[in-house]
Amino acid sequence: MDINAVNALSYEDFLEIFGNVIEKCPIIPAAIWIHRPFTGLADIEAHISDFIDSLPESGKEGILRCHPDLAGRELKSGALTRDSQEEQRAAGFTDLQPAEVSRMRSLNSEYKERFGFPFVICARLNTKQDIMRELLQRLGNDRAAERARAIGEVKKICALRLRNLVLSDSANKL
Ligand SMILES: NC(=O)N[C@H]1NC(=O)NC1=O
Repeated sequence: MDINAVNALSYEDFLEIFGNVIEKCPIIPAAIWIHRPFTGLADIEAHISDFIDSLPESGKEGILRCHPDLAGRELKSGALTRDSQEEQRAAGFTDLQPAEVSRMRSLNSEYKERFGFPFVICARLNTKQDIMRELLQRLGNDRAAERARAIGEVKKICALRLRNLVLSDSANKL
């Protein structure tokens, strides 16, 4: 899909295609659709990033709370969004040993207890070993620093999802 095709989409079609670039937050692509015509992928990303940055801290935490746990119950029950399922598989979370699942669940619980939102990291850019190490390390952050760090990861996830959607047709790269 090239940028002209993206710009020609009705908001219904835009949302159908881009509705989950921020996990379970279709309000974000719905809000930035008004900024068409986009000049390219980076422009879409910049509008999403600006929108997120304009939210109060409670809104940013709300975005984080829309993310499923890594190696959580939804992965096991098949209840994840397709995007999240593929990302968790890419990081190796579909093949964890039972001891690794218990370790992730206990770290996830500790993290949520401490910060009040789930641990979020761009799974496609990390192995399960990197992720467990990061989780332990980030547990030592203060809440504001950790919220900012997690929102940075949400933006990385978004950038890869956008690329996946728009550049999957390699003959029509933006
Ligand atoms: N909790 C968390 O990081 N979830 C996610 N990360 C990612 O890359 N996809 C997700 O759903």
